[in-house]
Amino acid sequence: MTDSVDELNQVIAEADCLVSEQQVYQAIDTMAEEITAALRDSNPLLFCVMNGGLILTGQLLPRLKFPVQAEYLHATRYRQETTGGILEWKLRPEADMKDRTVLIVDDILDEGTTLNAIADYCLAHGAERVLTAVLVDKQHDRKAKPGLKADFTGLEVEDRFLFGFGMDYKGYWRNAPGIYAVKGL
Ligand SMILES: O=P(O)(O)OC[C@H]1O[C@H](OP(=O)(O)OP(=O)(O)O)[C@H](O)[C@@H]1O
Ligand SMILES: Nc1nc2[nH]cnc2c(=O)[nH]1
Repeated sequence: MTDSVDELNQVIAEADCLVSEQQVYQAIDTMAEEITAALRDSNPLLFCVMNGGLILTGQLLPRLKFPVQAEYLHATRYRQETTGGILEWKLRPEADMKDRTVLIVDDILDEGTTLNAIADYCLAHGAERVLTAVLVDKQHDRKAKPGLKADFTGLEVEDRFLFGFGMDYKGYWRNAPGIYAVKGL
């Protein structure tokens, strides 16, 4: 059943704000500088991973100081849940990625299953190299491969269920202005 607006307002009122809006923007500024330094001469093809990657992509793109071809794909494995399942492709990338440098942008690397599967797909479809950028890397030892990291990471955040800046709570609060942890999760 859909939570009521009152319940959703209670979720943010009771949540812990782990990273403020200002700290998130500082992290995105730094990520943009790092990505610009690394990729400005690579003519990269950027894929926003919908839905969670939407806000980071929208904030990053105007900060990248080189021409970027921006596209999107849609893969999901959490749906409305707080634990992940099988990755479901809702929209596979359509752009030709043969011999291209691909940059995948998402909100969070949790276990890393999502980014691994997308990177494998891009390499299997001819990408020359695949780099990944995430706003948040959740700190725990359940990564799909030990030590798995994105190439560009904004923030390292503790092992709680997070929402805000693209990350949802039951489909809501992707718009929360900061990174929050749900009470009790
Ligand atoms: O590292 P993992 O454990 O694979 O989890 C990370 C993925 O989980 C979230 O997506 P979700 O499946 O919730 O879909 P959404 O983007 O529509 O929220 C998030 O946006 C990442 O894509
Ligand atoms: N919203 C949200 N999505 C996730 N996907 C993987 N981990 C998380 C998380 O902590 N919050």
